Amino acid sequence: MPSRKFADGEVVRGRWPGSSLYYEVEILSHDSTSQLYTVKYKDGTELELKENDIKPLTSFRQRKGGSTSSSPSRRRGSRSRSRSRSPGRPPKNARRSASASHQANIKEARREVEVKLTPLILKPFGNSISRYNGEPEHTERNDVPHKNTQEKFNLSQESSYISTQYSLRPRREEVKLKEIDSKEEKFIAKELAVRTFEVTPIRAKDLEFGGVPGVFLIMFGLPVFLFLLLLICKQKDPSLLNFPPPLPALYELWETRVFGVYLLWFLIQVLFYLLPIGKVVEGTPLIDGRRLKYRLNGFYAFILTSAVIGASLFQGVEFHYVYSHFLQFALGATVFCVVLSVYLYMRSLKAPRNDLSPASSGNAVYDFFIGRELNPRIGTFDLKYFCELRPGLIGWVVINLVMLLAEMKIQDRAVPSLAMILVNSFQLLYVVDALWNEEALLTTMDIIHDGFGFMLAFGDLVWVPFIYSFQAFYLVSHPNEVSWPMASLIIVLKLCGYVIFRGANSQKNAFRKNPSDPKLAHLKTIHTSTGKNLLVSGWWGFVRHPNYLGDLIMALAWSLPCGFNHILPYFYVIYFTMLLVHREARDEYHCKKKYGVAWEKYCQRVPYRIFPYIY
Ligand SMILES: NC(=O)c1ccc[n+]([C@@H]2O[C@H](COP(=O)([O-])OP(=O)(O)OC[C@H]3O[C@@H](n4cnc5c(N)ncnc54)[C@H](OP(=O)(O)O)[C@@H]3O)[C@@H](O)[C@H]2O)c1
Ligand SMILES: CC(C)=CCC[C@@H](C)[C@H]1CC[C@H]2C3=C(CC[C@]12C)[C@@]1(C)CC[C@H](O)C(C)(C)[C@@H]1CC3
Repeated sequence: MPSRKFADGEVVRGRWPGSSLYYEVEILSHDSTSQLYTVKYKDGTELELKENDIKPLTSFRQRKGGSTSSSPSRRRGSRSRSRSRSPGRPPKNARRSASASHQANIKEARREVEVKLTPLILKPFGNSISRYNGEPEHTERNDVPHKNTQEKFNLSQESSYISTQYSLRPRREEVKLKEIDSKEEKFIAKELAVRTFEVTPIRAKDLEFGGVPGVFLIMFGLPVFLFLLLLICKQKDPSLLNFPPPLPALYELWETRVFGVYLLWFLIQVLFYLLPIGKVVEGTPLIDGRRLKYRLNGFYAFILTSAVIGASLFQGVEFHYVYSHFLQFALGATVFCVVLSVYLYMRSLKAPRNDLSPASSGNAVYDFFIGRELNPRIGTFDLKYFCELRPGLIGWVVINLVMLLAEMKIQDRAVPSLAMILVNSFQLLYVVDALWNEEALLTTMDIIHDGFGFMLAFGDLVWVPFIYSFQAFYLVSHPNEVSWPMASLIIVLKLCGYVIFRGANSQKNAFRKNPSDPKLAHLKTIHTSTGKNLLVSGWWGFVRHPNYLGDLIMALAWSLPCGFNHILPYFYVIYFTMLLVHREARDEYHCKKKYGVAWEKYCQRVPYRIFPYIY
């Protein structure tokens, strides 16, 4: 086996691809097959380099008093305002590579020629700008107009906001030098384009959810767990200390009629989705620069569904059927989700490489779970986007209504209990809010990063409608009288959670849509090398995930109306805390990769992740 020259963790200088410039990098790993080193630049960029492109630190001569650039990201302070740069362009006082003499000429020439490098910007939403900025160090107020906004680009494979084409505009005539310069820039731009748009399968050590064994367990464990919970909840004494009831045989739970009703529900939602009402927006740029179009008509779908449900109630349709066949409906939805996941996986095998999710790994079991294809579509019908908000989320509200009616029927009430009204209205507000702010879904991890596989299919179509409606399901057979003072406290808690949740989400969405929005001018931001800035004041200066905090406070307010007799109605709060802590860790990992030093600065400034002074 050929030996390697540099050890993991060693700090060396790595050549910037396509140029003769060397930057300080850390050796992360070495692949003995390809003989490539994975190195990390100071701004967090990771690249693979050949041994020839790496030099020990000692082989470089430091210029006295010269400010050196130690990563492809330039130091802002040392940079002339009028002069723009590229990764291949040496900083003002950059050291020289001893080897290439023609590079010296290029550098000399650059002192005389000013070339403006203008990335063609792919806008995420509105007018976010891609910037190449080496120094994420200083914080600035958001109302300060950003200088040099056109000269930045991002190397991260994950970031969607990447510019990869450059037009070179000479400010002064000097044809020969311009040509040399232009050639080098084009080469680098091409190199970056190739690297940036590569969909590299993630390595085994990077697999999330405990890798293959983890996702295998989740896929079998979650459906079993769901049925156990529903069965325990139906018992007279739903104590967790009781022996869990046996799971019924599948054939006992299967009812073709129920499955037919489920399919009908799904098809009605498909129909509403296809209606040509609501505005069409573009999603974030994909890995190849394309932007998919999405029609925002979730709120209309909700209004139409409410009209259909209202009309059916008026016609005397027996909604109790859903309550009395709840387990059968859950099984029908699970079967549908398994069939859908198999279809999604099969079709992904034919999908072009660029359409694959960055989360996919090349392992069949893992990819079946996380989803191989990022945005599976049949024509313009986007399967993931549709499932995320429609059948499950709207279905959850309908199930809650079913539980409210069941409570009245079973407990022989003329009006629903206060507890049931609270649970129903709180969760209705949550769903309406999600549909009203439908566009925000387009920037979530689920749409941008995760593929559409078993995880989201099961989460969207089974877990959300049958577990998120758990408090209402519990109240049907376990009534709890809530006093008005207690109800008032719970309402205040819910409103606090909602204000934090909505405030944080709206602040971030508005900032991502238009970073120079005058309404956000009072907020402080940190520059990052990707061109997108990070908010460090306002909600996002309080904790790093204020929206999760608000969501969790709301979750508690949904459970409190169920009283304190059993832990079961608090299952949602416990599960949701685990989900959001895990989700936060995933997001943190992606942000660290994407923003490098800037993210670390943000973490220093805002030390708590979700719960202030706790976590
Ligand atoms: N009910 C449920 O089951 C459930 C489950 C999951 C999530 N949710 C809710 O869904 C909503 C969306 O959650 P999410 O997990 O998709 O993620 P999110 O918290 O809305 O977004 C995370 C992203 O925000 C950006 N960001 C992070 N810090 C920032 C800062 N300081 N300034 C500006 N941008 C920053 C980063 O992306 P960019 O920099 O690339 O923009 C980061 O990747 C949340 O309210 C969450 O509570 C609900
Ligand atoms: C249990 C398993 C296998 C997975 C659970 C994940 C799944 C339940 C969640 C993953 C992303 C979540 C999400 C919402 C609901 C729950 C998920 C699908 C969301 C639709 C809830 C309403 C919010 O306002 C939202 C921002 C639209 C949420 C988007 C993400």
